[in-house]
Amino acid sequence: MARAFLFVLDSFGVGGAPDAAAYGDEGADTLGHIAEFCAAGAGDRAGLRSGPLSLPNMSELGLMQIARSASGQFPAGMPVPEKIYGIYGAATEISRGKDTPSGHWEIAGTPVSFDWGYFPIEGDAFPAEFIDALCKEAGVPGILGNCHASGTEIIARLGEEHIRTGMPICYTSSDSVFQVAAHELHFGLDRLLAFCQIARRLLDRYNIGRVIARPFIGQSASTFQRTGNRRDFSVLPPEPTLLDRLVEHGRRVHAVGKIGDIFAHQGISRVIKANGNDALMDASLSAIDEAEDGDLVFTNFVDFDMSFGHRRDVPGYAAALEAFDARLPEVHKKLKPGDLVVLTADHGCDPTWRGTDHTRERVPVIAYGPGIRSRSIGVRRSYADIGESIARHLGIPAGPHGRSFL
Ligand SMILES: O=P(O)(O)O[C@H]1O[C@H](CO)[C@@H](O)[C@H]1O
Ligand SMILES: [Mn+2]
Ligand SMILES: [Mn+2]
Repeated sequence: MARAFLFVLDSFGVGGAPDAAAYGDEGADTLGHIAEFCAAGAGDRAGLRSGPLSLPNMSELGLMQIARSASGQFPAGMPVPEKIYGIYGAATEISRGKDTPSGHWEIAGTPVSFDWGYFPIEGDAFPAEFIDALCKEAGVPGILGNCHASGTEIIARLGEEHIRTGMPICYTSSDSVFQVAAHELHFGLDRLLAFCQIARRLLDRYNIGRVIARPFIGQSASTFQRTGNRRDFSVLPPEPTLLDRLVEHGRRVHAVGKIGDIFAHQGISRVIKANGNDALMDASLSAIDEAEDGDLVFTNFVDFDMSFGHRRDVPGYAAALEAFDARLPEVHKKLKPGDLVVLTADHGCDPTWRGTDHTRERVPVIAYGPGIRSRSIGVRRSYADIGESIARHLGIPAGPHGRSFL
């Protein structure tokens, strides 16, 4: 028997997606551009970090070779180790959409072949009949926002009016999302979650992937802050995923962080919530201690995306990568024969790119563990190869999409 630990570094793309132009993202490269900025001194921030990007542990696991295979060049200013430990490659996304659920479902062997619903950029983002029905059922006087926005910018702009009027702030992005920001105390967290659940039901016919509750605290534009009580209400994956298949075979899936929400709680045995990458790593290490033969520990490290990618914060993203990398030896120390660690990402969110949305990119695929022979697996044609490799490693039957690289 065996165990698998799957860590998704949310938005850690490596560029090179062949269909990037269709998403307006030709040339986007999260790792490549962060490295380039850091090498040029544009990744420095006093008290946080300085100098070229330094990821020694992921580099020894093949990250530099991965970047070159995905996007054509080694990241700037980063040494290329000669000896690589582990399996390394990149993967191209075949799902339609560069959002978190599409990426995670495809990683778990279930690509998204249908088109999600999206909201228009010009004019009101949301259909009036939907907003009318939502406000009526939820008993709120109306909504604020009704546009595409960055979540931190819109609460600074409309948060005070929201407190005054009791109208939730509703906004979207280039993803298939309906997001609702409301004050945790003035509006109330439970009311916000109830509002989102109504919206979830009403939006099913619009094919919207996720409704996201974005609670915040603070009293004025300069002190508003989002809290860790974010909740995502996702539609169900279109087919059973690796997670469902594992649970069906009597295995346990330990879902750390957002994973439970991303999979609409399907195929999840145990949810472990944690806030921030460090706490997520702590929770993952404890889950590794508890995982039994045949189990999967599946963690989403959300800070890369939520706190730095969407915020277009290069030094912040670089520092978060360096902090993650520095903790990998703690994972290495816990590994037993039969264990497999996989590091990957769900899409890009290039912090040097225009706008604040995700970017269509390839993702890194690193797989290692005791006794696993180091080799290149090239550029995989779908993220689904990751899920199928884990299925093979854990000894369950292969699914219909993707091919194992093990
Ligand atoms: O700007 P914030 O609120 O962080 O929103 C971002 O988070 C959403 C979910 O990942 C994305 O679609 C993007 O809109
Ligand atoms: Mn994501
Ligand atoms: Mn995101």
